[in-house]
Amino acid sequence: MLNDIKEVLYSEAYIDSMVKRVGAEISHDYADKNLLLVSVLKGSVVFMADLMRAITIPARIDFMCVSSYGSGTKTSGVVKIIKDLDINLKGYDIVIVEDILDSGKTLHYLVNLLKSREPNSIEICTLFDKPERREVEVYAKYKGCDIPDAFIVGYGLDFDEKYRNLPFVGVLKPEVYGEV
Ligand SMILES: O=P(O)(O)OC[C@H]1O[C@H](OP(=O)(O)OP(=O)(O)O)[C@H](O)[C@@H]1O
Ligand code: HPA
Ligand SMILES: [Mg+2]
Repeated sequence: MLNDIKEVLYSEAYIDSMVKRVGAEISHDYADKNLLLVSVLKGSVVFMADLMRAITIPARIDFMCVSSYGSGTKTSGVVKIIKDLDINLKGYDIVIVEDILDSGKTLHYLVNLLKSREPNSIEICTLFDKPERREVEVYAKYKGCDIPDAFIVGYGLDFDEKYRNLPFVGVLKPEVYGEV
């Protein structure tokens, strides 16, 4: 698996520093609120596990599984809900936890869907943001860092369901995508 990596972009230590910073920001802002963290599976699974432990106030958690990239590197533009939330959102202050904001289509769809369920508030927390790729406007109040226009893997992020278990974030060699 490591042989497929062209370059490590973000080390475990750097990712940990971003997670701790964002966790402290959310802990401060939601101290007097009814926080529900909504993890968008599968990609945010690792970020969610670390972020929730960096949050020092009471927080409930729930999970949605959506997919729009399938086995490729480009969004299909169609967001498929594979597993919906269990919790009724009324009365909660929601923070949607994502691994990456790319075209914006997934989160644009999800925010509108979850708004219709009448929570107190909704904000977005994404570990990575690719502003150059945005196709629809989405505002992430909490963010690890902006990244260049490259397809990244690791720390939950996949290519064709692989590489999610890498502890760091990197880019694959072009030949792995079948591009030389
Ligand atoms: O801003 P966008 O262009 O919509 O891209 C972002 C979405 O793409 C990835 O999910 P994916 O569809 O790959 O499913 P996964 O989380 O199971 O990998 C990622 O986890 C985000 O949910
Ligand atoms: N890597 C993995 N999955 C993704 C990406 C990416 O850069 N962008 C959107 N989904
Ligand atoms: Mg994916």
